[in-house]
Amino acid sequence: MPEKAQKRGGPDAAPRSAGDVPAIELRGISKAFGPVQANRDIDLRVERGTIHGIIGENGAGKSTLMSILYGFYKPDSGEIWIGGKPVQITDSMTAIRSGIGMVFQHFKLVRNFTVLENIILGAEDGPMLRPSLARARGRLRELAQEYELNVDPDATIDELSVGHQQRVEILKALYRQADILILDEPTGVLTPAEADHLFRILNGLRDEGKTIILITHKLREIMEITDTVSVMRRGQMVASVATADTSPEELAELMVGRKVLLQVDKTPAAPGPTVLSVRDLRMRDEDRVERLRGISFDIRAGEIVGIAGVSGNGQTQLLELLGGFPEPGAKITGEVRVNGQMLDLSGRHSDAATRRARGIGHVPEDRQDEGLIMDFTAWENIAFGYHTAPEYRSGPFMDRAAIRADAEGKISRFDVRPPDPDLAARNFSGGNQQKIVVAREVERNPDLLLIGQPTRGVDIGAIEFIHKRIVELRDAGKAVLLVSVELDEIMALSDRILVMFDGMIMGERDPATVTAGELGLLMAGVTDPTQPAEAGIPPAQIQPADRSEDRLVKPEGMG
Ligand SMILES: Nc1ncnc2c1ncn2[C@@H]1O[C@H](COP(=O)(O)OP(=O)(O)OP(=O)(O)O)[C@@H](O)[C@H]1O
Repeated sequence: MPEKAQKRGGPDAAPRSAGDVPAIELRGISKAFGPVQANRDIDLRVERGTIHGIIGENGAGKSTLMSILYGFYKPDSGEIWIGGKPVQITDSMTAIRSGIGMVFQHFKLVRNFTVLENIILGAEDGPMLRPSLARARGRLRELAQEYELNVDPDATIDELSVGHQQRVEILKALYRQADILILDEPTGVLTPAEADHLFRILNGLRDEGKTIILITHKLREIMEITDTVSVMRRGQMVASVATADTSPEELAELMVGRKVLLQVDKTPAAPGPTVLSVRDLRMRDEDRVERLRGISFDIRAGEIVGIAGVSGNGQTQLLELLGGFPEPGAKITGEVRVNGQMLDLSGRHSDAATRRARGIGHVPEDRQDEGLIMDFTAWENIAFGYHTAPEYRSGPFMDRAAIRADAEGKISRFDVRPPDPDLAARNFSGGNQQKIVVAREVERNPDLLLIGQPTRGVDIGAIEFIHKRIVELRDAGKAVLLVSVELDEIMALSDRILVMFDGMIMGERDPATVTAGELGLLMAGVTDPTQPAEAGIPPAQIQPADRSEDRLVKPEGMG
């Protein structure tokens, strides 16, 4: 019997007592949205005190299934059993009363309320009847200590880093006495160090007997932390296995229905003339905080330059500025040239359409806020930013038929599901929304592609596909600037790696020779591993990419 399964209490673990009933049992759950059968006759059994992973391609129906369990959607048919009893989960309050808590991809916190206020908000109807604030504070402190979930109860949500906001969501569920915790792609927004911390918390919760369901696209996380894993494909449950008995390759194949290349396949770059040249770029935001502090680099035709860094160190600002979305009120100095021509950096003129006319493609990091107009259809979104392109025009008017035909082609080549150009962007699953943005930008064959978090929330089949398209663009002699918090992605795709820390470039490394450890130190501001870090932290204690507090830290003397 595999040691891991034994240790973790998975299905192959030591026999349970006869009275043991599963924490969750779903029987024959089906749910359709119009013509889309999101869940089809799904059975699922999760044992108490285990971590169960759910994986599947974008649009496979994972979020729908969990939303049914949490009372967001009513299934068309099927039963939910919790702790051996059938329950009718009609809304999230019933789910909470049944001991179920959910941490969504997009947090549901009131941003200008404090942590404490958020935690007790709505709990008055739960098992903790009208708690006094003092009692709530005490309980919160206990929970925080018990589960390593430290967070300042009096901070407002706006002041917290993403990792801390997620802790508040978990605390909220625990405060409501959740025995079952569902997490939907919880590490998508976290740095590696934050993700490690989250996993320690989840391990602790499991040891306390809680049951955890983890939806993720990252097979590494499945292998590392889960006891059992279920695979969904096109609305159906195709397998449920003990993690110790499977492998990433097997899971990938189960998910996609074919073998998937888990590595990027590329030949060495053959760089040509300089496409992007950035000189002494500086930016102060409207609070006068210096976000970019003298950035200089070049990207040549036929190369991918990756920017590694903990989020919040200026990469987002750099990408947005180059893409024509400078922060409102920002003060920018420096020089940027594309194909030798100077770019106008003054906020007023640097709009995205002008950039695109100059051959710059841009996949923003935040696809929902900047990449798409969520209420517009897929075909309208595919024209977004390119509506003045000659092939989309018929005389002075937009040629709807031409745009739709083009959109249909992109949707088919990028395997966007469902392949419906008339569906509003918000009704596509997260990964399919991302494919729409990437299809729009990559297929324009830009001279310079600026691409942020290209595979966030995207399934492995689509990651393989998107990576291939990026490499093909490079091989066609285009320049690519890649920003990603996924070190694996940076190392696999880049021809050169630049590391950003505190608004500056700390150094350049060759992906063929650099180690993840060395990159991690540079990302923490350490250029010489024998010397203490800038912030005075001994190198040995620096976690690669720990940005838990970074959103709060402003460079000295600023803001
Ligand atoms: N409210 C809705 N209206 C119409 N269709 C929907 C709605 N919600 C989900 N769908 C469709 O149901 C299917 C399943 O979506 P779901 O979000 O459950 O997938 P997922 O496996 O969680 O995907 P991802 O990994 O991309 O988040 C998709 O085809 C999606 O477009």
